[in-house]
Amino acid sequence: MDVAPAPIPRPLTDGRLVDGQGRAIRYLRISVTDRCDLRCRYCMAEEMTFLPRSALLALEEIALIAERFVARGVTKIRLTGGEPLVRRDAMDLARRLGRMVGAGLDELTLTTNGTRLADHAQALADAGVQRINVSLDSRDPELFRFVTRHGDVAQVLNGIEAARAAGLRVKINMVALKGLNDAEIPAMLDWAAQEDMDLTLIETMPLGRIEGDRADRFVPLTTVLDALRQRFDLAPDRHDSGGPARYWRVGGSGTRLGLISPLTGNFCATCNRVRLTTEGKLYSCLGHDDHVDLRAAIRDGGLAAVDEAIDAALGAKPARHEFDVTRGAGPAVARHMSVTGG
Ligand SMILES: Nc1nc2c(ncn2[C@@H]2O[C@H](COP(=O)(O)OP(=O)(O)OP(=O)(O)O)[C@@H](O)[C@H]2O)c(=O)[nH]1
Ligand SMILES: C[S@@+](CC[C@H](N)C(=O)[O-])C[C@H]1O[C@@H](n2cnc3c(N)ncnc32)[C@H](O)[C@@H]1O
Ligand code: SF4
Ligand code: SF4
Repeated sequence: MDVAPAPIPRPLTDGRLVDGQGRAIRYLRISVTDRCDLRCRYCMAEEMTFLPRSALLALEEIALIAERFVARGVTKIRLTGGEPLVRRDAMDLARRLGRMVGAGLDELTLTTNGTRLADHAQALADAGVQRINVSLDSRDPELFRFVTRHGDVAQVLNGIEAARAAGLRVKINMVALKGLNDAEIPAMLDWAAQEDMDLTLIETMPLGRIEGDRADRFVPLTTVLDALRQRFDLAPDRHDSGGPARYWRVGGSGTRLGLISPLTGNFCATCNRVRLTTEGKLYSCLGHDDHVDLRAAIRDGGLAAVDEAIDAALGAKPARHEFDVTRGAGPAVARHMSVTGG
């Protein structure tokens, strides 16, 4: 039998994080909860089972793990979920991690659905967060309600306003969905430009089972870009947020259009990130099941065991995802995006 050789972990000189493919890891995404107050159709099934609270990492454990990552060269941390702002001590965590901003950490940031942003925007800014990403798949109340299964778009728009009033820069995330919001993309870009916000479009990824076939809603962003170029003056922009988006400058405005195209423009060769779930699993790739258990490591062996587990995860980090959104392909992995926070 032909057995592919396991990737050889690079020597971790100075303790910095380099994966088995030689990619430096600088970006930690922390899912602080798998729960959410919305049920976006492309992200979750209608009926979801969430983790019991007893399975979750305590705030102190998340903070210790995050601090260890920063000590080993991570410069960007993003809090995500589920919906990060539904976790009761999320702001305490933001304050704790915010202490590292400027002291090893370049950026502490957050991806949110915006429903609870109005209540937390000022506290986020006070914690050292400078910009956030807010998911908004439609500004149309009925379509927003349909996509999220029950959401109220007014809450999100208020949240965005509050965030900007608190001095946070807001980038809008929009997953392109065929036959739902794809016709709204030019209007969303017009609005973003008018409001001086960046807009990032995202291709839907096959994580977890949802209603229907993902192929029915998949829109290649290559096609969207061609259409947008008929209407907007778009010039390639070298901006690098440390995330997966490739950017275009929208002429006549300060707005950038970001494209996250895992299917039509694979960016895995430049991957710089890993993901910690709310129960302490460290996933080395969004598209694979490989993970290590940092909850067991920190509880049984402390930070030395955490280091060892991180090294094992990085040594085995896959080179790329194998996403397939052709009809009948099914999900690449059983877990939904809400588990790892995107
Ligand atoms: N395939 C893949 N998708 C990713 C990866 N990182 C982020 N995404 C997707 O990109 C989308 C937007 O992610 P965000 O939470 O806004 O984070 P980001 O794109 O890193 O944000 P910026 O810091 O603003 O660049 C989500 O749907 C994520 O699932 C990745 O490593 N691989
Ligand atoms: C999982 S959510 C978590 C944070 C927060 N609840 C939110 O919606 O912003 C993070 C990002 O992943 C995106 N997302 C969720 N499921 C996706 C999928 N199957 N394919 C592509 N993006 C997805 C969301 O639109 C959102 O921008
Ligand atoms: S995309 Fe975000 S807001 Fe929507 S269901 Fe998933 S976790 Fe919740
Ligand atoms: S799919 Fe995996 S390898 Fe590719 S960019 Fe995302 S996390 Fe990195």
